[in-house]
Amino acid sequence: MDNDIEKVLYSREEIAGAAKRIGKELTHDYEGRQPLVISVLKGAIFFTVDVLKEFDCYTDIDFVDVSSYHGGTESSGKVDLVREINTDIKGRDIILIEDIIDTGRTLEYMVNLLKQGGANDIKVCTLLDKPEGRVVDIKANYVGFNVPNEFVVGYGLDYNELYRNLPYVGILKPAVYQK
Ligand SMILES: O=P(O)(O)OC[C@H]1O[C@H](OP(=O)(O)OP(=O)(O)O)[C@H](O)[C@@H]1O
Ligand code: HPA
Ligand SMILES: [Mg+2]
Repeated sequence: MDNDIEKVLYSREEIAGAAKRIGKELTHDYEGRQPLVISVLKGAIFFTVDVLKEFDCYTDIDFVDVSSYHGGTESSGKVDLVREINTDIKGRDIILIEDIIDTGRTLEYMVNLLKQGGANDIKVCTLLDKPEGRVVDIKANYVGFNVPNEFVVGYGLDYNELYRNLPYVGILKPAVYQK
C-alpha cells in the first residue's frame, strides 16, 4: 500500500498525539457531565477508539453510518443514511466524531439529524479538516489537523474501501484513481 502514497502527511505518532490532546481537552470540557459519543462510520472508527481511550468521563457510545462518496474521490452531493442511531438522543449532549470534514455536507446532515432528534448540545470532533473543500459553511469544535485540498487516505479514510488500515494519513497518488 505504501507505494500508492504520494506523501505522508501525519505519522502514526503524530496522530496518536492529536488523539491524546483532544481526549484530554474533552475530559476537561465535559467534567461532571455524561455526554453521548456518536462515531460516524466507517471512516471515524480508528480516531474514535484512540480519542475515547484518552477521554476520562462517563459516556455512552453509539454509531451512525452515512455515506456520500461511495468509494470515490468526490462527494455525490447526497448523504445516505446506512445505519441510524439507536440511542435516544433527546436532551443529550452529543460529541460527534468524524475522520474528515471536507465539503461539510455530511456534517450538515448529521447536525440536522441530531437537532431533529432533540439533542441538547452538539459538539464536533474531527481528525482532519479540509477547509478548501467546503461548500457548506460549517466548522468543527475540536480539530486534529488541517489538510490541503488533496484526496487523503489512511487511518480510517478510504479510496474504494481500501487504505483504511494504513496507520498514517497520506495523499493518495492521483495515478491510483485516474487509471
Ligand atoms: O465533508 P464531506 O465532503 O461530506 O466528507 C466527509 C465525509 O466523507 C467521508 O465519508 P464517506 O461517505 O466516504 O463514507 P465512509 O466513512 O464510510 O468512507 C468521511 O468519512 C466523512 O464522513
Ligand atoms: O480526502 C478524502 N479522503 C477520503 N475520504 C474523504 N471523504 C471526504 N474527503 C475525503
Ligand atoms: Mg469514504
